[in-house]
Amino acid sequence: MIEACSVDTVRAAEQPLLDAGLGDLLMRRAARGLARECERQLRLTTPDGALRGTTAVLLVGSGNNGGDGLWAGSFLRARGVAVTAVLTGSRVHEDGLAALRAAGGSVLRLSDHDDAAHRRNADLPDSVAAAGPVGVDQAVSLMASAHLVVDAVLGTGASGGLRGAVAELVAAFHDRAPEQGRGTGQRTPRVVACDLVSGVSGDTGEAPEPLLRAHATVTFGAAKTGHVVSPGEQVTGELTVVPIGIEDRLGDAAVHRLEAQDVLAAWPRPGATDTKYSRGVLGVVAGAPSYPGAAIMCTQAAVNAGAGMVRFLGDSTARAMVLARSPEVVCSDDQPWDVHVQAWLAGPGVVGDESQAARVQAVIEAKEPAVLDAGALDAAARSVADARLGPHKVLTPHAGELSQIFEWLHGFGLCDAAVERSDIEAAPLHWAREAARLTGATVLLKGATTVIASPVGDAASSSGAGECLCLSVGDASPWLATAGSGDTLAGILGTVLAHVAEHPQALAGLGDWARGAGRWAAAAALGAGLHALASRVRGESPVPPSVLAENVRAVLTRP
Ligand SMILES: NC(=O)C1=CN([C@@H]2O[C@H](COP(=O)(O)OP(=O)(O)OC[C@H]3O[C@@H](n4cnc5c(N)ncnc54)[C@H](OP(=O)(O)O)[C@@H]3O)[C@@H](O)[C@H]2O)[C@@H](O)CC1
Ligand SMILES: [K+]
Repeated sequence: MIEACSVDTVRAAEQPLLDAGLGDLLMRRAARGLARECERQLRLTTPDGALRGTTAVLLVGSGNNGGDGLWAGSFLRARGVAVTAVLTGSRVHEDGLAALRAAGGSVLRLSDHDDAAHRRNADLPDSVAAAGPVGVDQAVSLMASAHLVVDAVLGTGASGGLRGAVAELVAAFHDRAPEQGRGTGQRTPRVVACDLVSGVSGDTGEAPEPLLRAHATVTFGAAKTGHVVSPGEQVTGELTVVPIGIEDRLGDAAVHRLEAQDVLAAWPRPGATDTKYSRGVLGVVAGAPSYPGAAIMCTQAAVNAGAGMVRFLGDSTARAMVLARSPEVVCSDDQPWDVHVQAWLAGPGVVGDESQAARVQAVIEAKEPAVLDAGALDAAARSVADARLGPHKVLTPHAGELSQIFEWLHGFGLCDAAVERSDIEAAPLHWAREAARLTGATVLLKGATTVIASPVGDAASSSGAGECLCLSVGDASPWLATAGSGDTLAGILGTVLAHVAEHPQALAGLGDWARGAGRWAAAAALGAGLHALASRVRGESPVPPSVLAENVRAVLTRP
């Protein structure tokens, strides 16, 4: 599990140490960790793994992030790496600069098109003014010919994305970066980000272009939210958290990130005395004449994920198709209120079919927990006009569907404005939280990183204000972006929900947050995690949803 913190949480943990005059010590620890990762990356670029003869370019901003970079540069210099720092701001961390100079590093100053005017206007300190100017084109060439580029422009003190000459530099570098390494198979230069890829928000994961996409990011004390949610995660590369002595002082995590081992350890497995009922019965309302496959895929996934029993409600054609693929599913044309289940899954493939739509509505109003997917999302959003849904109802939109949900909510006067799909893609965590707050439901927003937001604590009360439990799940194969994979996910989610409904403490091992109302978000994250693992059973290869459903069993098979 990665416990990712907000920038404020990390700063609050640092403050007592800064007050005690230990800022330099913290920075030195951070820089040592950064230098270690830089060395590792540099060794990847040479045939014999040697450091001598390698070159590193540091992009150095005006704050402490730049200070970390400069100190790390001085440590690399001591290991024989030729280091050039390019100062990008009108200030610099003076001690870090002195350390790099003393270690024999070169220092340049990124100049804009009118360097003389820039110097006059910026009122540069002597240390910066003394550095030779380097234009954007020249700096791009330096970076492109280096073995390593260290991005130490902006960290947790950034407000917004890169600006000015350094933004130009980064955009131009990406246009020109060579794709092949020097006979090592590794693309050079390797890019290591200090703390955050510069411009990525540590709190929201927003990642405005231009950005220096990193092969690796080294962060300090704790992962930040921006490392574990989209789009920040997608530019972060491999993440290393370096302890700097603040770890015991950290407050609560802002986002809990489930990793593969968490999913496998927490996945509910039957005990010797379990029965099909105690393991959880899942009721499914899915499929319509125009989308019969959805019913097949979600029921198959639920069976393979280990549901105690799957009960499918639908017409005779859909029932015959479901039974042909999964004879273990109990099929009927009952209404939801006629059958007893622990949890529901409603919506996959439910389009243009009145009797299924009526069942979906009954599921939304039922007291049991439910996964509300695809064709159930609009109805769920409409129902919020009458009553909030509660965290035991799990909405599973992608960005386009969430935009549609906001349109409904806006129509009911529940939010100020509609939200475009592109806005949601730019800040998925923010909008998932907002949707959870407004609907009262747990919201699982699908994407490159899936985020789950659930209104727990005060937010679940009628005031709608207060806390939101946030989780994220990554590592899904990009091949998952295919029709039907959402149906498979829905089936898996329904299975966990049914189990958790019967065993409220089942996921408590994940953390205290997974108890009480938080268990529904935990269940959703667990389901998304299993889905991601199933997508990679055969490495990165196509995973049609029916294969995915089969893969679920492979993931859960204990040797
Ligand atoms: N605190 C600690 O104990 C430890 C902290 N550590 C390290 O410190 C980092 C945080 O340092 P920080 O607070 O100095 O902020 P940081 O991100 O370097 O620079 C912000 C400066 O940049 C500017 N600026 C802002 N936005 C901008 C933009 N869009 N585009 C261009 N410029 C922009 C603005 O300066 P201005 O423009 O106002 O001169 C602002 O002051 C943290 O990430 C970690 O690496 C570690 O050493 C461990 C111990
Ligand atoms: K950075």
